[in-house]
Amino acid sequence: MARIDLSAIRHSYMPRPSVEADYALKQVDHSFLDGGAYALLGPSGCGKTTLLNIISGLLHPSEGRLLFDGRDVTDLTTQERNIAQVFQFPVVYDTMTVYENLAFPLRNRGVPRDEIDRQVRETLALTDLAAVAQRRARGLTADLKQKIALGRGLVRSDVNAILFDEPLTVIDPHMKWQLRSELRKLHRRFGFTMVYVTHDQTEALTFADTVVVMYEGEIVQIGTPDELFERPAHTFVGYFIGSPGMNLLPVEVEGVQARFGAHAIALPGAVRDVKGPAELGVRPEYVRLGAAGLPAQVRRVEDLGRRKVVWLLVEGQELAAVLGEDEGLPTEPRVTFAPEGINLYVASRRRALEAAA
Ligand SMILES: Nc1ncnc2c1ncn2[C@@H]1O[C@H](COP(=O)(O)OP(=O)(O)OP(=O)(O)O)[C@@H](O)[C@H]1O
Repeated sequence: MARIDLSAIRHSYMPRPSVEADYALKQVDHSFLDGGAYALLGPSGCGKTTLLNIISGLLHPSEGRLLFDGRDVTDLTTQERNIAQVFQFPVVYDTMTVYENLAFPLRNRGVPRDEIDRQVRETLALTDLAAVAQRRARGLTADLKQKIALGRGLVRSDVNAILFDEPLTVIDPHMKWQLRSELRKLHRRFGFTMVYVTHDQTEALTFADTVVVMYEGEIVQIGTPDELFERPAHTFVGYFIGSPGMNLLPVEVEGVQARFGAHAIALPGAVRDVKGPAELGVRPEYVRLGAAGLPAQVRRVEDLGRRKVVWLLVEGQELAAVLGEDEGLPTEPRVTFAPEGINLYVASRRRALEAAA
């Protein structure tokens, strides 16, 4: 397995890109560490597949270099890069048995017969496919086929990385969970470098140690699931991760206060060089309802069993608050924000709040 470095990578599908908007992938400088489990998370069209295809070699980047363990592989083919890929729709040979499907990539590489048999048997056991080893792939369910595709990635123990592009799309919801936990187990046991593309936050947050969030062709944050939740670096991350996403209020910063309509909200610290328009970001989990604070109207309440989401209108702005199952809703609620849950954004980017000296 290898460390993958992306150095000043940019990509445009246009022959002669000139402005920033011509690039489907804006500048990317990032390292996928050897043995890491990464998710590339973002909405449709943000550039995830473009980035993955650049790593695999299906696409040559317009600019920049790609290194595997320090070696420049930018001009190498997919095969020369020795990468395994699992796509949205399983790529399997229908007329071959499951066993033959797994043996195929090894035969292609000239691995000796005995060694092929040993590795295929091990992979069949790992992926729980031993019982169907002699069945033809044709006629197997979509999730079994996807397991074969996965097995074909795992069978080559010498691959530099395994790349997954929305691999669970065609899988049954309950099988999704199972396959995802199997992938986690395999990762823990063998330490493959894995990059997993998805637009589904649950998939990303449960699969990966590190999540790379993309938006409009850019990486907007790289972090652990906790970091993305607690300290979204970009308003998009706040909005995209969490359910419901982060509340964003337009404010004017004046020293250690943020003015929101007719109200002044105390900031938990000062921001350097910020004066004027900004956004206050507060996750619904940090919105408190009580007798003091900003007057609010309750619009609707969603009862989700162990928690309730209360949708409020504050100064004409919609705001979500999350209450625990035992927490009551005051009749005329007023809103405050827990200081540890207050984030400030200028031009969509988070600005650090410094504790007063
Ligand atoms: N072959 C292509 N030619 C021209 N434009 C393309 C091509 N492939 C992708 N794009 C454009 O590049 C941008 C990024 O697409 P990409 O497929 O990388 O996004 P994505 O995040 O993987 O989305 P999805 O989840 O829908 O696949 C989009 O605007 C898309 O329309």
